[in-house]
Amino acid sequence: MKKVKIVVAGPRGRMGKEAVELVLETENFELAGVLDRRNDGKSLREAEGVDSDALIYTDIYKCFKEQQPDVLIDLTTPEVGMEHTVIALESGVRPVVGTTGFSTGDLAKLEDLCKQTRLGCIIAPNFAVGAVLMMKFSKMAARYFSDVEIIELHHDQKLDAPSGTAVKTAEMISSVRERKKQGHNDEKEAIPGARGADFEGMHIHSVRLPGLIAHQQVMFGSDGQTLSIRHDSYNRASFMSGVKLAVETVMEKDSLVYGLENIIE
Ligand SMILES: NC(=O)c1ccc[n+]([C@@H]2O[C@H](COP(=O)([O-])OP(=O)(O)OC[C@H]3O[C@@H](n4cnc5c(N)ncnc54)[C@H](O)[C@@H]3O)[C@@H](O)[C@H]2O)c1
Ligand SMILES: O=C(O)C1=N[C@H](C(=O)O)CCC1
Repeated sequence: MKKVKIVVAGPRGRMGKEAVELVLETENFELAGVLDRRNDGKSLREAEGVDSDALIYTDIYKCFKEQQPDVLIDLTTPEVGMEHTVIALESGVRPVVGTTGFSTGDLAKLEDLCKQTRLGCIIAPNFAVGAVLMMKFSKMAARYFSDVEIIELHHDQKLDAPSGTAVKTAEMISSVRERKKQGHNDEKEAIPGARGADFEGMHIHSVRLPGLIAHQQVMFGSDGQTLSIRHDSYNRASFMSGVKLAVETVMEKDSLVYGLENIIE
């Protein structure tokens, strides 16, 4: 069986390190190279002490030209991730993107690019299977509860707020719920931001604290009852089976897939 040749962008990051390990330990995956901001031309072994002779590139075009990968796994920052994803599609490389913070405009652009190139691209705000189920269950519950607040909690090194998972959850809920302004009609914030971000009348609260990894509680309320659906990732290994599934699946796709719920039965 032909191995899937993979480039990982952001290999020194919290997620990137795990993704490099995943690629190295998966039998039908091959680490073709990594994209980083430093150590151009060195091997991962030389620069980072990783048990791999894969080369580090700072130039994505050079990397793709020399290595001809099948898949790019991007785990960087929103701006860099978008740039990498566009270049990958234009270069015939299928992106698997864990990087969060893409705008709806970015997603529309990538959808068009996938159509033009007929290449698959998977953008997954959350690779943890439990988080995908939390989002699906929240969508189910929203048919019965029209009032909901999303509380997402992450480590304090996170750049984007609200989290990609919270935005995706809100989008999935709003696909089955009428727009509704929640809370009292006359409510006022004595301190700006007290009620959180407003997504079609739904409120999203972002907590950032050291000690946390990635957590979310979706809380529904109606007369005399509440329902809370919660997911917790306690380490970044929790995301890796989703990354593996996305890499395997993207090879069979010819369009944009936004959210792992679309590929998990
Ligand atoms: N989808 C998921 O399941 C999931 C899970 C965790 C994190 N994330 C997202 O993944 C992204 C990375 O998260 P993290 O915690 O690993 O962040 P991190 O800050 O630890 O890692 C990001 C890495 O990107 C590198 N980088 C920045 N610019 C670069 C460039 N031009 N070329 C190559 N590398 C570059 C940085 O050097 C850094 O090592 C974030 O957007 C985060 O929200 C997604
Ligand atoms: O650590 C992060 O950053 C995470 N980001 C994702 C998001 O924005 O939803 C999910 C998991 C961890």
